Amino acid sequence: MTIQWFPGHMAKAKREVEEKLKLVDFIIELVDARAPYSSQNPMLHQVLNQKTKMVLLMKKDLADAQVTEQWVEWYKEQGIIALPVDVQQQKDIQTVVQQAKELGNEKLEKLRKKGVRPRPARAMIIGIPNVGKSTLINRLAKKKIAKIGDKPGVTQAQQWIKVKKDFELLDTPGILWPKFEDEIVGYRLASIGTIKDNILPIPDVAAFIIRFLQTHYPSLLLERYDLPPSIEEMGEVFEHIGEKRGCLESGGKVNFDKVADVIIRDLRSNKLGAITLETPAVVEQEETE
Ligand SMILES: Nc1nc2c(ncn2[C@@H]2O[C@H](COP(=O)(O)OP(=O)(O)OP(=O)(O)O)[C@@H](O)[C@H]2O)c(=O)[nH]1
Repeated sequence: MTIQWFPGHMAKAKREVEEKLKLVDFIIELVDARAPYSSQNPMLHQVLNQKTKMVLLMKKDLADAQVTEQWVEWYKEQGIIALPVDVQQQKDIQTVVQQAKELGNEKLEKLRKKGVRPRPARAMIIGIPNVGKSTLINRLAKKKIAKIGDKPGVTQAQQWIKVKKDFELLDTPGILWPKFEDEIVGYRLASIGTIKDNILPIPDVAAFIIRFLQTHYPSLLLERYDLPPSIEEMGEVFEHIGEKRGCLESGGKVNFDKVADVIIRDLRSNKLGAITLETPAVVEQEETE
């Protein structure tokens, strides 16, 4: 699979993130709860260079809650706090603020011990496109405060959002690209709508979704499309769904492109149910292959 992501853009994005990192005490990394591994930033580890992070498993309302819990545990084992978030839920936002404050306080305590003057802890949000960065920033923002300009290497003056008295957030997020050399990662990202629909063939993405659901969530296929496990062959599956959902051409033939659109739309809009495309166990196994 070849996906072109413009190396020039990626290098620029990395540089921008590196510049912003100098301004903050810790970062808040956003990943998609439906594919936490595939939606992470491949370069982040190297860019972070010891900087503390917490992880938010965004769009938890679309993900399988049980698997989300497995991911929270998986991060915990690595000493990283991960919080599932639905931006619509005020209590999730409050938990994020609380955890961020605690993380910030730990950092500031170290500075205080070195004799640095007390100041609010500062953080930035980092994530791949479409993961929910702007939405979250808007939810956290109440009031913008002073600019700090004229820092070497910072071309644009940065705005800080005062989330709490002692916690500020950079108002522009860092954007890095997802890992993409892996075919399965590409399909997962295409399924949840993170990468543009013209990058991978739509029918292939839909077939990927069906195969995944046949293996992991067969009851959801039965519920949504009356598709019994006995229908396995992809052509037959498409025929069946097309007939059920009226994806027909004038002569009554099933239009496979329309079927593919329906499957993808149903997954992304949660009409199939809450689904997660990867578990920690599966990802660990894939990494060793
Ligand atoms: N269901 C659900 N949707 C969410 C959640 N958070 C964000 N979204 C949706 O995800 C989409 C992308 O959100 P944005 O905030 O624009 O994402 P972004 O990371 O800023 O995207 P870029 O500007 O492309 O980098 C929007 O349609 C949001 O409404 C969430 O917790 N649950």
